[in-house]
Amino acid sequence: MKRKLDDVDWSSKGATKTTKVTTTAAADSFDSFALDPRLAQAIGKLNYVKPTPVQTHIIPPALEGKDILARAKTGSGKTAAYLLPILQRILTAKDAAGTGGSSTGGDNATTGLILVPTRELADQVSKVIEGYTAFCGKQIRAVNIARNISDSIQQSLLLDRPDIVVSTPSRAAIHFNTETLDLTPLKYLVIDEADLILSYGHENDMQVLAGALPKGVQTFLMSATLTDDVEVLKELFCRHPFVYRPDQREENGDGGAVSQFYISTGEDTKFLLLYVIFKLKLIKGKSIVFVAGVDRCYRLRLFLEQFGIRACVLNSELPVNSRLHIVEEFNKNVYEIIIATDENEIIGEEEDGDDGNGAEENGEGAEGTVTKKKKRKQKKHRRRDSEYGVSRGVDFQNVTCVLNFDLPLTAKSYMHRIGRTARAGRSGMALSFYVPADQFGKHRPTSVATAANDEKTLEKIKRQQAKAGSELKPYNFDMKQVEAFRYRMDDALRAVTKVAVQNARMQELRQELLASERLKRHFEENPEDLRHLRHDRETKVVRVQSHMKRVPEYLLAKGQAASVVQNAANGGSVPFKVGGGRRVQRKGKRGVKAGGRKKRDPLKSFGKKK
Ligand SMILES: Nc1ncnc2c1ncn2[C@@H]1O[C@H](COP(=O)(O)OP(=O)(O)OP(=O)(O)O)[C@@H](O)[C@H]1O
Repeated sequence: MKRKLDDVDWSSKGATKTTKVTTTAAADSFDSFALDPRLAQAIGKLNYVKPTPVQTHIIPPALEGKDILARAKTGSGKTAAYLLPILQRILTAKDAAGTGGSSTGGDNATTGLILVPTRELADQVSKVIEGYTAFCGKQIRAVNIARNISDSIQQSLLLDRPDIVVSTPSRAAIHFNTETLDLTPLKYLVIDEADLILSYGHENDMQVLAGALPKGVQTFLMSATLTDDVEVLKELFCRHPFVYRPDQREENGDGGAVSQFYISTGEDTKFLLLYVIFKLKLIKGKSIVFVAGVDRCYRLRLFLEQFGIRACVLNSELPVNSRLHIVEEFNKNVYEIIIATDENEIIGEEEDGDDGNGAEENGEGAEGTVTKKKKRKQKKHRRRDSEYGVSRGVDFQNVTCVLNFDLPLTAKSYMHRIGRTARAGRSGMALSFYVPADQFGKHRPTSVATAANDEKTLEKIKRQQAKAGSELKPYNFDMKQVEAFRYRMDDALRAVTKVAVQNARMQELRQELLASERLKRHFEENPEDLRHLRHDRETKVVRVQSHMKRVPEYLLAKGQAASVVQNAANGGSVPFKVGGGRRVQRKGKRGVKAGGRKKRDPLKSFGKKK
């Protein structure tokens, strides 16, 4: 049944007063939590100087054993907000039971279950646990059963009764049904990305798990938005939760601002802009380019390859080990550009009133507004890997720019995508291409048929962001200058034929399957062996014309590059910075007038923590 979110009771159900928090609490250092020295040491090693707002508010009540329902923006440090109290409580219980003993005081027992919607996230959370327990010796054991390992290995890992199990709901339900996962001693349950978990088709599994929980389990519902789905989970899993829902001022006060821009463009001009942006290194740092489909990933990759620009692709078709490795290497700065699909996009979860934060969401529930066509599409995508997802929760580190080459289908999807930048209090930018209806002509590729609605979607996104206190500004390239690059773009695009795209796709899949086998065998034992395994190698399915790799002098003639990045409509402010590469910088001395630009460049502060 559809329900307006205005009608939803976000307070502590049944409690006499709401525990909603909107003000800054006193705890502004980790010391105030009196964490176990082993955890404190790990946090110090990770250079966490002070808790983020969500950590400040949640950790104290969580340490008292309260159920938690928290909404905090993407990248705000929700993982530590639930993990630290759980780890602390497990250590305390073990210490009380005698060193090395389990939290139940008897044999080993699984007391913590962390449910996440995707395998990428399960892997990430497991790594975060490793980091936080680095000084705990074998006191806390965690296993990730969403990994691509055989059932029998998963079973033996579970039968060893680790303290914490990280899983997707489906894996957890399977092992519960086969009695390998014993939920009787469970004390802590986390549902991470609670607003998304049901949209991944995990409803039945969640029901199964809810029915199997023993009494008194402390539940954490962590979410970037408060939606009907979260309310459903709250009813299923929470007692009287402590609700954390910061106001806009508090939420925006911790830095982590994303400067947001959009560009109105035609379909082929998207390629032109992409070429100019990356070839002239107008974006300094790492970028994630989101596209609408798998073929499109390869099309873009081959296109960029023509200009000597390397990128790796990320999509649900690739084996999970490769995907995890790509994210890991990206975070180690091995790659600068990832072209990613967003196949399990969150669709149909909003109507015009959706602010993405759920505050005024109109309650047209996830299924409510999904058209049959979209549902079919969703189903088709799920056939690849229903537990794939890179726009949700994955902690891509130090991303300068999220570039929506294809606009997402919904405002909520947009919010999760741009949440891959400006994480942990850093700044970042989001640049979105959108195709106005009148430009949506003959170049219409089937994979981006949705672009027909770009205008409508952009309006929704703008409204959503305005409600969250953010603004999307138009970004006007000086197209006259950009046009000078068009003939090269045309050349490159011609070379990237449908057949070439298909070949690249097949080739990549073959290579990654081989790599994945190696990864599978070696991931744990010999991580060093994999250092040189690259995912952005040249495909060589299209002959690269060497002259295309250079930007000729005349294209960067006097004032040219500077004008390219001029943004008249934005009061002259320039979000891009020319000169990440030596070549362009050298030209810049002659050709790019630096005067005035530097001062106004919002990218200037990138990489600095606020
Ligand atoms: N107190 C802190 N100080 C510095 N960095 C932190 C702190 N807490 C978390 N981080 C870092 O911030 C980044 C984002 O954290 P996390 O992945 O938990 O965010 P999130 O809120 O779960 O985001 P999403 O909603 O996208 O999943 C991580 O790299 C994490 O290591």
